[in-house]
Amino acid sequence: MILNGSAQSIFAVAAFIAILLWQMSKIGRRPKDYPPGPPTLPLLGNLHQIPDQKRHLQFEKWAREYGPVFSLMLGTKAMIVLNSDQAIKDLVDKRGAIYSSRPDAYIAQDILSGGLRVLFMPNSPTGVWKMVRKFLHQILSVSAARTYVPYQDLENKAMLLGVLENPNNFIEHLRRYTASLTTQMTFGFRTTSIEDPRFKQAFDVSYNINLLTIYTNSAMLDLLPILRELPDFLLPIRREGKKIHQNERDLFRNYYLNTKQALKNGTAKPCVCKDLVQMQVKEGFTDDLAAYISGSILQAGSETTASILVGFVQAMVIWPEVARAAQEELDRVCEDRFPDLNDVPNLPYIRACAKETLRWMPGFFLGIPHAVTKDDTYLGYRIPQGATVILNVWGVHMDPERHPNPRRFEPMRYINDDQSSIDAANNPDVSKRDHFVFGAGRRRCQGMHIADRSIYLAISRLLWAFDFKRAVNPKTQQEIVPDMDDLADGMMSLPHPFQANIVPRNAHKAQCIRDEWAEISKLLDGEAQWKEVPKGLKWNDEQAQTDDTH
Ligand code: HEM
Repeated sequence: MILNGSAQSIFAVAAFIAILLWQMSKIGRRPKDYPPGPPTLPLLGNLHQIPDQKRHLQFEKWAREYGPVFSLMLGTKAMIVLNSDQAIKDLVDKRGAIYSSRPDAYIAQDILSGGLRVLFMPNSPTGVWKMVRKFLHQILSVSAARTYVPYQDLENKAMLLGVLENPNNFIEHLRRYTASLTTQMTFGFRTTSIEDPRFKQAFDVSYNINLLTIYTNSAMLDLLPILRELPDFLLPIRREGKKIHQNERDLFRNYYLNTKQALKNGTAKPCVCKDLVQMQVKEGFTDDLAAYISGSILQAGSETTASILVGFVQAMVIWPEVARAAQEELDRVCEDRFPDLNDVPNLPYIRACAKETLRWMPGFFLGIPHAVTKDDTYLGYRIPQGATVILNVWGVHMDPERHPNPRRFEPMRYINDDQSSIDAANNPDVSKRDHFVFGAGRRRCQGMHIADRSIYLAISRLLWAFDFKRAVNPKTQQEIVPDMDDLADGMMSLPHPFQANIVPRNAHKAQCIRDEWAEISKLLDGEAQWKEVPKGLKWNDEQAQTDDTH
């Protein structure tokens, strides 16, 4: 039969619509060879089932239902979720060459970070992540981390004094402790007060970023890039994101450019920025990128460690018998003096408390998403190139077979474990790996050697010096037990502020904190900055060489 012209056109349009509908009906559907997962809806896939809040609980449920690996469909994109220590080891560690990129993240990376945040940089052959990674390795390696110990010791003592004098602000003092350590390492100056406006700004910015990155609206913009064409007034998340980025960029530039200038003038203390300025000259990148590299270290190093320590304090308030057992060990080993890093081998219960803190309140409950850069197969399932790969840290840590009675804070699980975080991460027997807080594979946290020490020093000395009592409700006279499930949501979760009654264990210990501070603060000048930086820092002996051509 021969069709006339108009019939042909109608036929062509109908065929086009049919093909389009057929193609669209496949969007959101899970291909048969992918890992299993919850049933999908056309177009959306599983997007509607991922909650904006407490999503780790839903992921934990799915992990129990589908086993070591499940998949979620987000439109045409796949998200592969790894729920066992073995699956994480097999893929992210052992096949690190193809599992170390990051997924597209329009809001998190393009808008909030101007494409510059190290944590979200993809690992592309021409990208800058490899260059930055090498640099991070130099400044955060095991041997470099050792040289920062005098900074950790001093900031820790300042924190103890802060908690002694102003216990209700313990969260702020923990934050200042870790923030000051990183501003000193990175920019060469201490953050001396919890009232410092840049310190407050840095935490506010991070808080907002943390929240915005996980909204379903952010995922919609990755799923349907055409939505990015909408004007800002119809996309409040982008409008808000741009403001936050501007704020953060100004903050990081301010930190970096001041230090760069001070290095040039010879007035800055030796610090990470010295190498960064030299690398900027050699590689010819912008001040904005340099500012974000240094800012990324500041962020990655401070909020993370502080949040973990807030979790620790909460655990001590909920489980006083753990605090008592730890204090018994500390009194036996250290008697009347401050614990320090030399005591690590003799304080197995304190080491175990540190590991249990990281397991029990792991901060990044679902890790930082990885992306796979080549097609792969695992346990007979296809893992498609470009899929987002989630480390279900919460699911592994709360697996009752790996950790019986997992919501209980129980350091005895780790009593015979004397591995550092890096030893545990490298242990070929993955059942001996303590936790997955620092991620895995080539993207794993390079700051873990520093974090281990900051956490150990804080836990041992806080427990040596203070009792963590419960606050009492003045009306009912009942003790207030913090709710361990009351968490601030975001890429990093931590307990919402809670009350604790932190008191020195006795007058001698209170005096000891004051005496230790009086002694160590002799190293500081009138502005509470280091008169001279400690020996051993790799930048100590060299002349600052800077160039401001960028
Ligand atoms: C308890 C404290 C800390 C926690 C929980 C933590 C956690 C993490 C996690 C989950 C990642 C991503 C891992 C992955 O993608 O698999 C990461 C990356 C990173 N961390 Fe940490 N971290 C902590 C402390 C630190 C410290 C003290 C520093 C530096 C001073 C630091 C610097 C970094 C950097 C630079 C990256 C980016 C690595 C990359 O994307 O290539 N972290 N951290």
